[in-house]
Amino acid sequence: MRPYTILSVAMSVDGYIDDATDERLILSNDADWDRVDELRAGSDAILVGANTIRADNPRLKVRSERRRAEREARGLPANPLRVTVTGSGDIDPAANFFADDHHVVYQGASLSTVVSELFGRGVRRLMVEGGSAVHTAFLTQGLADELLLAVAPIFVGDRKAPRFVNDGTFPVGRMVLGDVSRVGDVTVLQYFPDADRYWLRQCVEESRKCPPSDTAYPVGAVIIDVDGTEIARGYSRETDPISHAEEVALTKAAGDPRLSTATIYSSLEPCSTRKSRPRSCTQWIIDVGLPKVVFGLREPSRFVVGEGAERLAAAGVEVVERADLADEVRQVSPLYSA
Ligand SMILES: NC(=O)C1=CN([C@@H]2O[C@H](COP(=O)(O)OP(=O)(O)OC[C@H]3O[C@@H](n4cnc5c(N)ncnc54)[C@H](OP(=O)(O)O)[C@@H]3O)[C@@H](O)[C@H]2O)C=CC1
Ligand SMILES: Nc1c(N[C@@H]2O[C@H](COP(=O)(O)O)[C@@H](O)[C@H]2O)[nH]c(=O)[nH]c1=O
Repeated sequence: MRPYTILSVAMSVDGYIDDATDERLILSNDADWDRVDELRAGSDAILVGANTIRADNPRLKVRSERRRAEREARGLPANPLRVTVTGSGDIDPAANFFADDHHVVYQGASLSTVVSELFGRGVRRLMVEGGSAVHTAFLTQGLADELLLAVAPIFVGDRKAPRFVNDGTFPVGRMVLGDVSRVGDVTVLQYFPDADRYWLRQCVEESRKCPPSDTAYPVGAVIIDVDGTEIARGYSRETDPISHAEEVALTKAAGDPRLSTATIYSSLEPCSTRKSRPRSCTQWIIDVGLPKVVFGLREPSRFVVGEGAERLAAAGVEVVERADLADEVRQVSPLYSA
C-alpha cells in the first residue's frame, strides 16, 4: 500500500520550473501560494528532491497560522512531515529542511520503498513538490495519482533552465483532465496520469452507493468513450433489487454508437453466470461489442464461480485486470473478505 500522491508544480508557459540563475524563480502569485498552502495543510507529508533543498532551501511548512491551528485541532502535527530523497546524502545540515525533528531523509532507497515506508508511518496523502528529477521518477514509475500544474503567464526561454520533467517513459495514453481553475493570472490544471486507475476509482465510488445485500457484492461500473468522455455509469441494485452495475450502465448507454469503441470499467470482474437472470454481464458485453474491459478485483468464488475474464478474452475482448486496485475494491464491503 502507498499514499495517495499529488504532484504539485508551478511552471512557465514554456514548461520551465525555474530559470538558469541562482535566484529562485517565483512563478506563483499570492493567491496561488495560498492554494499551495491549502494543499500542504491537507497533506500528511511533503516530499522534495535533494537538489531542491540545495537550490531553494525551502521551509516546506504550512504558512497560514489558521491552517496550522486547524491541523492541531484535528490532532495532527501543525505541519506535514518533510521528506527528501538523496543518493549522495550530501545535504547541508543547516538547511531549513532540518529546522525541527519532523522530517525524514531516505538515502539510496527506491521510490517504491519510500512510499510504502511512508504509508507504514501513517502517511495517507503525500504532496510531491519537485524538482524535475523527482517528478520524472514519480510519473515514470506510476506512483503519481494526481498532477496539479500551475501555469504562470511568463516565458523562461532558456534551455539551461530546469523543465517540469526530464526525458523518460511516461504513462502511455491520454491523462484524465479534472478541474481547470483560474487563480488570478495563473491557470491550475488538474490531471490524473493513470486513466485506468482513475476510472476504476470512480467505479469504487459508485459501488459505495449500492443498497446493501448479504447475497451480492456492491459493484460500480463506468463506460468511457475512446476520447475519455463518460458515456454512462451504474451500480448494483440501482434500478431494481437484482440489477448488476455493468447491466445498469449498459442499459443506460443502449444504442449509443460509441459503444463499439468504448471501454467498460468495473470494480469487480464481470459475472459469467447469473442465478437470477439468463444473461451474464460477460455475455452482455460480448453481445454489445465493447472492445475493452478493465476491472479491479477477480470475482471471489463465494456466490458463483467467476470466469468473466477468461470468457471475455476468448471472445476477443481486451481484458485488463488491475490487481493494484483490488484492495480499494475490497474495502467497500466486508462481504469481499468474508
Ligand atoms: N516551480 C516549482 O514548482 C519547483 C521548482 N523546483 C526547481 O527544480 C530544480 C531542482 O530540480 P532537480 O535538479 O531535478 O532536482 P530534484 O529536486 O528533483 O532532486 C534530485 C535529487 O534527488 C535525489 N534522488 C534520490 N532518489 C531519487 C530518485 N529515485 N529519483 C530522482 N531523484 C532522486 C538525488 O539526490 P542526490 O543528488 O543527493 O543524490 C537527485 O540528484 C530547482 O531549480 C528548483 O528551483 C523545485 C521544486 C518545485
Ligand atoms: N517557485 C515556486 C515553487 N517552488 C516550490 O516551493 C518551495 C518553497 O517552499 P517554501 O520555502 O516552504 O515556501 C520550493 O522548494 C519548491 O518546491 N512552488 C510553487 O508553487 N510556485 C512557485 O512559483
